[in-house]
Amino acid sequence: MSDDPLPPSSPTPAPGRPTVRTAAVIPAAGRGVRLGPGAPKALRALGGTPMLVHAVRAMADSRAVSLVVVVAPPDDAGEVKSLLDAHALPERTDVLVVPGGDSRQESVKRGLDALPEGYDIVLVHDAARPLVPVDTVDAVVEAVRDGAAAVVPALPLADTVKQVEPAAAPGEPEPVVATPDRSRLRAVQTPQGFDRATLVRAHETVTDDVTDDAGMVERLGLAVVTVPGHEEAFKVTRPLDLVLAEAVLARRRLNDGF
Ligand SMILES: Nc1ccn([C@@H]2O[C@H](COP(=O)(O)OP(=O)(O)OP(=O)(O)O)[C@@H](O)[C@H]2O)c(=O)n1
Ligand SMILES: C[C@](O)(CO)[C@H](O)COP(=O)(O)O
Repeated sequence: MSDDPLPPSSPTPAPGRPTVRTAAVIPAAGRGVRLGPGAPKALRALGGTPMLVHAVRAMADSRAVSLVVVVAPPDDAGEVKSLLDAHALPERTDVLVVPGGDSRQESVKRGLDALPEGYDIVLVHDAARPLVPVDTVDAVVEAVRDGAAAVVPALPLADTVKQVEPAAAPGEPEPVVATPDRSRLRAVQTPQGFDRATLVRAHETVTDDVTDDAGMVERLGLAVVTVPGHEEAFKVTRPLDLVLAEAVLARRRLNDGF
């Protein structure tokens, strides 16, 4: 049944702490247009296993996470359910599959709507970030447990960033209008972690097109904090990212001896 062994488990929560149940919503309904023609991105293979399975395992690998809600491409929800049934996951982790929407924002909302009572912390994790290490997941959960309403893993930028005016016509040069201070900029990743009530309110209130869930919480005027992100939590977006993801996975398998 299983194509490879279960990943190692992360530490249990600190003793003496009240149990706060954590669920992860995985938006996986995107087409993956920037990756090029083929199956929906989440269903494409990485090391012989669908990217989505890696992403689900990355969440289930954290002992904090007891439910994963997968938001599937609308036409493929049945296939996704069968796929997940056919791959090994820790027994402590329940998995639900719901159909997604036209935008990432809508897909996350559908995942939230499907979340049963009893989960007070919610992670939102892109299926397109299949290789996030468990330590990053645990750091996000820990920061929410410590009282933050919204937490994002973040990394400093390697490149200098320019703000531009849109080109007058496709292919024309873009006028540069500013060079933001890079030392104060961060590239943010997922999983992003939230106090459930805050995330639900953000999704009920914010109607602007926002590219991440923490951005929606910012629109409510609430604080968002960062924890250190990880290079291997990169998003598989373009074909070269898939080459890098295969290389990272191959190195892990070599290090793990299988
Ligand atoms: N309607 C959508 C669009 C995106 N996503 C999910 O949001 C995550 C981040 O999106 P991105 O990497 O941009 O994926 P795609 O939208 O599939 O990529 P593209 O823009 O290249 O089509 C992915 O896990 C993707 O499956 C989703 O659940 N529902
Ligand atoms: C949520 C996210 O992964 C944080 O970096 C990112 O904003 C998703 O963006 P995309 O436009 O869906 O690629």
